[in-house]
Amino acid sequence: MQFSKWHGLGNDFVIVEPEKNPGFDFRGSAEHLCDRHFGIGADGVVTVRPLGGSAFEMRIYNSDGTETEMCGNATRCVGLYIRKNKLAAGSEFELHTRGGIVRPKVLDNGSVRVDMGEPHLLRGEIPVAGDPASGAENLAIELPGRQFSAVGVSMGNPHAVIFVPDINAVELEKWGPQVECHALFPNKTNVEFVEVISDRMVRMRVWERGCGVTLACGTGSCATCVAGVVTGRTARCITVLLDGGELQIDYSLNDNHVYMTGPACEVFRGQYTETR
Ligand SMILES: N[C@H](CCC[C@H](N)C(=O)O)C(=O)O
Repeated sequence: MQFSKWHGLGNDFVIVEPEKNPGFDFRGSAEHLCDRHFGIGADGVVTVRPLGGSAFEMRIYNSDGTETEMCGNATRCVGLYIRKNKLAAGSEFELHTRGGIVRPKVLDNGSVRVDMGEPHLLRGEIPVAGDPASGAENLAIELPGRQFSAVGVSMGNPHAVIFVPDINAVELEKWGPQVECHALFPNKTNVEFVEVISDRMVRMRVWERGCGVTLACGTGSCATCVAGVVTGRTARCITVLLDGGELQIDYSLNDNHVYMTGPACEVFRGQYTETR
Protein backbone atom coordinates (compact mmCIF):
# COMPACT_ATOMS: atom_id res chain seq x y z
CA MET A 1 0.00 0.00 0.00
CA GLN A 2 1.49 3.31 -1.18
CA PHE A 3 1.38 6.09 1.41
CA SER A 4 2.74 9.55 2.10
CA LYS A 5 3.63 10.71 5.62
CA TRP A 6 2.71 14.32 6.47
CA HIS A 7 2.41 16.51 9.53
CA GLY A 8 0.85 19.81 10.48
CA LEU A 9 2.81 21.26 13.43
CA GLY A 10 3.77 17.75 14.51
CA ASN A 11 0.22 16.33 14.30
CA ASP A 12 1.04 13.59 11.85
CA PHE A 13 -0.85 11.52 9.33
CA VAL A 14 -0.54 8.67 6.87
CA ILE A 15 -2.15 9.98 3.66
CA VAL A 16 -3.39 7.36 1.21
CA GLU A 17 -5.46 7.25 -1.97
CA PRO A 18 -7.92 4.33 -1.92
CA GLU A 19 -8.07 4.29 -5.71
CA LYS A 20 -4.34 3.53 -5.84
CA ASN A 21 -4.69 0.84 -3.18
CA PRO A 22 -7.81 -1.09 -4.19
CA GLY A 23 -9.15 -3.51 -1.59
CA PHE A 24 -7.05 -2.16 1.29
CA ASP A 25 -9.08 -1.93 4.54
CA PHE A 26 -8.06 1.51 5.83
CA ARG A 27 -10.59 1.61 8.67
CA GLY A 28 -9.61 -1.85 9.90
CA SER A 29 -5.89 -1.12 9.55
CA ALA A 30 -5.80 2.44 10.90
CA GLU A 31 -4.85 1.50 14.45
CA HIS A 32 -2.01 -0.73 13.24
CA LEU A 33 -0.78 1.79 10.64
CA CYS A 34 -0.62 4.46 13.36
CA ASP A 35 1.34 2.27 15.77
CA ARG A 36 4.76 3.91 16.20
CA HIS A 37 6.50 0.55 16.75
CA PHE A 38 4.63 -2.05 14.72
CA GLY A 39 3.28 0.19 11.98
CA ILE A 40 4.17 3.41 10.14
CA GLY A 41 3.42 5.63 13.15
CA ALA A 42 1.00 8.56 13.11
CA ASP A 43 -1.86 10.32 14.92
CA GLY A 44 -4.22 9.33 12.12
CA VAL A 45 -4.86 7.89 8.66
CA VAL A 46 -6.37 10.17 6.02
CA THR A 47 -7.86 8.91 2.74
CA VAL A 48 -8.17 11.21 -0.28
CA ARG A 49 -10.46 10.35 -3.21
CA PRO A 50 -11.05 12.59 -6.27
CA LEU A 51 -14.66 13.66 -6.86
CA GLY A 52 -13.92 15.59 -10.05
CA GLY A 53 -12.35 19.00 -10.65
CA SER A 54 -11.04 20.54 -7.43
CA ALA A 55 -13.35 18.43 -5.21
CA PHE A 56 -12.09 15.53 -3.15
CA GLU A 57 -13.49 13.24 -0.47
CA MET A 58 -11.41 13.21 2.71
CA ARG A 59 -11.96 10.68 5.50
CA ILE A 60 -10.05 10.64 8.77
CA TYR A 61 -9.31 7.76 11.15
CA ASN A 62 -7.83 8.37 14.60
CA SER A 63 -4.94 6.29 15.92
CA ASP A 64 -7.41 4.21 17.96
CA GLY A 65 -9.14 3.22 14.72
CA THR A 66 -12.25 5.37 15.21
CA GLU A 67 -13.42 7.56 12.35
CA THR A 68 -13.88 11.28 12.99
CA GLU A 69 -15.83 13.94 11.14
CA MET A 70 -13.07 16.53 10.72
CA CYS A 71 -9.36 17.22 11.15
CA GLY A 72 -7.96 20.71 10.69
CA ASN A 73 -4.27 19.90 10.47
CA ALA A 74 -5.03 17.18 7.93
CA THR A 75 -6.90 19.66 5.69
CA ARG A 76 -3.68 21.68 5.31
CA CYS A 77 -1.65 18.53 4.60
CA VAL A 78 -4.21 17.31 2.03
CA GLY A 79 -4.33 20.72 0.34
CA LEU A 80 -0.58 20.65 -0.19
CA TYR A 81 -0.70 16.94 -1.11
CA ILE A 82 -3.20 17.64 -3.91
CA ARG A 83 -1.13 20.54 -5.18
CA LYS A 84 2.23 18.70 -4.95
CA ASN A 85 0.88 15.63 -6.75
CA LYS A 86 -1.01 17.72 -9.32
CA LEU A 87 -4.28 15.92 -8.57
CA ALA A 88 -6.14 19.10 -9.54
CA ALA A 89 -5.38 22.43 -11.17
CA GLY A 90 -5.02 25.63 -9.20
CA SER A 91 -4.37 26.15 -5.49
CA GLU A 92 -7.87 26.08 -3.98
CA PHE A 93 -9.66 22.80 -3.29
CA GLU A 94 -12.89 21.50 -1.80
CA LEU A 95 -12.68 18.69 0.74
CA HIS A 96 -15.90 16.78 1.40
CA THR A 97 -15.79 15.24 4.86
CA ARG A 98 -18.29 13.67 7.26
CA GLY A 99 -18.22 17.00 9.10
CA GLY A 100 -19.00 19.12 6.04
CA ILE A 101 -17.09 20.81 3.23
CA VAL A 102 -13.88 22.70 3.98
CA ARG A 103 -11.77 24.67 1.52
CA PRO A 104 -7.95 24.76 1.71
CA LYS A 105 -6.04 27.33 -0.32
CA VAL A 106 -2.29 26.92 -0.82
CA LEU A 107 -0.67 30.35 -0.39
CA ASP A 108 2.35 31.67 -2.30
CA ASN A 109 4.51 31.29 0.82
CA GLY A 110 3.70 27.56 1.00
CA SER A 111 1.41 27.77 4.01
CA VAL A 112 -2.25 26.87 3.74
CA ARG A 113 -5.35 28.91 4.65
CA VAL A 114 -8.45 26.79 5.21
CA ASP A 115 -12.07 27.90 5.33
CA MET A 116 -13.20 25.55 8.10
CA GLY A 117 -16.83 26.58 7.80
CA GLU A 118 -19.23 27.62 10.55
CA PRO A 119 -18.82 26.59 14.20
CA HIS A 120 -21.71 25.47 16.36
CA LEU A 121 -21.91 25.86 20.11
CA LEU A 122 -22.77 22.68 21.97
CA ARG A 123 -24.30 21.95 25.35
CA GLY A 124 -22.80 18.50 25.56
CA GLU A 125 -24.08 17.14 22.27
CA ILE A 126 -26.95 19.60 22.03
CA PRO A 127 -26.61 22.58 19.68
CA VAL A 128 -27.18 25.86 21.54
CA ALA A 129 -29.89 27.92 19.90
CA GLY A 130 -30.10 31.70 19.91
CA ASP A 131 -27.38 34.19 20.74
CA PRO A 132 -24.09 32.29 20.97
CA ALA A 133 -22.82 34.61 23.67
CA SER A 134 -25.70 33.82 26.01
CA GLY A 135 -24.53 31.30 28.57
CA ALA A 136 -21.71 30.23 26.33
CA GLU A 137 -19.61 28.78 29.17
CA ASN A 138 -22.36 26.27 29.67
CA LEU A 139 -20.79 22.94 30.36
CA ALA A 140 -20.21 22.11 34.02
CA ILE A 141 -18.01 19.02 33.90
CA GLU A 142 -18.01 17.30 37.30
CA LEU A 143 -15.07 14.93 37.81
CA PRO A 144 -13.92 13.12 40.96
CA GLY A 145 -12.13 15.82 42.94
CA ARG A 146 -12.35 18.48 40.26
CA GLN A 147 -14.91 20.50 38.29
CA PHE A 148 -14.27 22.26 35.00
CA SER A 149 -16.41 24.82 33.22
CA ALA A 150 -16.16 24.36 29.46
CA VAL A 151 -17.43 25.86 26.26
CA GLY A 152 -18.76 23.23 23.88
CA VAL A 153 -17.94 23.96 20.23
CA SER A 154 -18.38 21.81 17.14
CA MET A 155 -16.16 22.27 14.09
CA GLY A 156 -17.78 19.18 12.60
CA ASN A 157 -16.14 17.30 15.46
CA PRO A 158 -16.80 18.06 19.15
CA HIS A 159 -14.58 20.15 21.43
CA ALA A 160 -14.71 21.03 25.12
CA VAL A 161 -12.70 24.25 25.55
CA ILE A 162 -11.57 24.89 29.14
CA PHE A 163 -9.96 28.20 30.09
CA VAL A 164 -7.39 27.96 32.89
CA PRO A 165 -5.16 30.55 34.64
CA ASP A 166 -1.96 28.51 34.22
CA ILE A 167 -1.73 25.88 31.49
CA ASN A 168 1.50 24.48 32.95
CA ALA A 169 -0.42 23.52 36.09
CA VAL A 170 -2.87 21.33 34.12
CA GLU A 171 -2.27 17.57 34.35
CA LEU A 172 -3.37 16.93 30.75
CA GLU A 173 -2.87 13.15 30.83
CA LYS A 174 -4.96 12.95 34.03
CA TRP A 175 -7.91 15.20 33.20
CA GLY A 176 -7.94 14.89 29.39
CA PRO A 177 -9.25 11.32 29.20
CA GLN A 178 -11.78 11.92 31.98
CA VAL A 179 -13.28 14.88 30.12
CA GLU A 180 -13.05 13.06 26.75
CA CYS A 181 -15.22 10.23 28.06
CA HIS A 182 -17.56 12.29 30.30
CA ALA A 183 -21.26 11.38 30.13
CA LEU A 184 -21.98 14.83 28.62
CA PHE A 185 -20.35 13.53 25.42
CA PRO A 186 -21.94 10.24 24.30
CA ASN A 187 -19.60 10.29 21.28
CA LYS A 188 -16.66 11.51 23.40
CA THR A 189 -14.98 14.87 22.80
CA ASN A 190 -11.68 16.56 22.11
CA VAL A 191 -10.44 18.56 25.11
CA GLU A 192 -8.57 21.88 24.90
CA PHE A 193 -7.02 23.58 27.95
CA VAL A 194 -6.37 27.25 27.19
CA GLU A 195 -4.41 30.00 28.92
CA VAL A 196 -5.19 33.47 27.59
CA ILE A 197 -1.95 35.47 27.11
CA SER A 198 -3.62 38.48 25.51
CA ASP A 199 -6.82 39.15 23.59
CA ARG A 200 -4.89 38.15 20.45
CA MET A 201 -2.78 35.25 21.70
CA VAL A 202 -3.53 32.08 23.66
CA ARG A 203 -1.54 29.01 24.68
CA MET A 204 -3.45 25.76 24.12
CA ARG A 205 -2.72 22.11 24.87
CA VAL A 206 -4.98 19.34 23.62
CA TRP A 207 -6.12 15.88 24.58
CA GLU A 208 -7.60 14.55 21.36
CA ARG A 209 -10.50 12.13 21.15
CA GLY A 210 -9.21 8.80 19.89
CA CYS A 211 -5.55 9.90 20.00
CA GLY A 212 -4.55 11.34 23.37
CA VAL A 213 -2.07 14.21 23.65
CA THR A 214 -1.04 15.56 20.23
CA LEU A 215 1.36 18.40 19.38
CA ALA A 216 -1.34 20.40 17.64
CA CYS A 217 -5.06 20.36 16.85
CA GLY A 218 -6.44 22.48 14.01
CA THR A 219 -10.13 22.11 14.78
CA GLY A 220 -9.28 22.54 18.46
CA SER A 221 -7.56 25.84 17.67
CA CYS A 222 -10.63 26.97 15.73
CA ALA A 223 -12.90 25.93 18.62
CA THR A 224 -10.60 27.78 21.03
CA CYS A 225 -10.95 31.01 19.03
CA VAL A 226 -14.74 30.70 18.89
CA ALA A 227 -14.89 30.02 22.64
CA GLY A 228 -12.63 33.01 23.30
CA VAL A 229 -14.89 35.28 21.26
CA VAL A 230 -18.24 34.14 22.70
CA THR A 231 -16.93 34.42 26.28
CA GLY A 232 -15.41 37.84 25.62
CA ARG A 233 -11.84 36.70 26.27
CA THR A 234 -10.26 37.19 22.84
CA ALA A 235 -10.50 39.09 19.60
CA ARG A 236 -11.74 37.35 16.44
CA CYS A 237 -8.21 37.06 14.97
CA ILE A 238 -5.80 35.24 17.28
CA THR A 239 -2.54 33.31 17.34
CA VAL A 240 -2.81 29.91 19.02
CA LEU A 241 0.47 28.72 20.53
CA LEU A 242 0.58 24.90 20.50
CA ASP A 243 3.23 22.41 21.59
CA GLY A 244 4.10 21.93 17.90
CA GLY A 245 3.98 25.55 16.72
CA GLU A 246 1.54 28.37 15.91
CA LEU A 247 -1.73 28.66 14.01
CA GLN A 248 -3.46 31.87 12.95
CA ILE A 249 -7.22 31.68 13.44
CA ASP A 250 -9.79 34.18 12.16
CA TYR A 251 -13.42 33.82 13.27
CA SER A 252 -14.89 36.02 10.55
CA LEU A 253 -17.66 38.49 11.35
CA ASN A 254 -18.54 38.62 7.62
CA ASP A 255 -19.63 35.03 7.08
CA ASN A 256 -19.38 33.44 10.57
CA HIS A 257 -16.81 31.06 9.11
CA VAL A 258 -13.57 30.15 10.89
CA TYR A 259 -10.33 30.46 8.86
CA MET A 260 -7.17 28.64 9.89
CA THR A 261 -3.72 29.41 8.45
CA GLY A 262 -0.59 27.40 9.05
CA PRO A 263 2.07 25.07 7.63
CA ALA A 264 2.05 21.45 6.48
CA CYS A 265 4.96 19.22 5.54
CA GLU A 266 5.56 15.96 3.70
CA VAL A 267 8.17 13.94 5.61
CA PHE A 268 8.48 10.81 3.44
CA ARG A 269 6.69 8.43 1.09
CA GLY A 270 6.66 4.67 1.37
CA GLN A 271 5.29 1.28 0.55
CA TYR A 272 3.50 -0.51 3.41
CA THR A 273 4.09 -4.21 2.80
CA GLU A 274 2.80 -6.04 5.86
CA THR A 275 0.14 -8.54 4.94
CA ARG A 276 -2.32 -8.73 7.87
N1 LIG B 1 -9.13 13.37 17.15
C1 LIG B 1 -10.07 14.28 16.49
C2 LIG B 1 -9.77 14.37 14.98
C3 LIG B 1 -8.43 15.04 14.68
C4 LIG B 1 -8.49 16.52 15.01
C5 LIG B 1 -7.14 17.25 15.01
N2 LIG B 1 -5.99 16.45 14.73
C6 LIG B 1 -7.19 18.48 14.11
O1 LIG B 1 -6.13 18.88 13.58
O2 LIG B 1 -8.29 19.06 13.98
C7 LIG B 1 -11.52 13.78 16.69
O3 LIG B 1 -11.72 12.59 16.99
O4 LIG B 1 -12.42 14.62 16.51
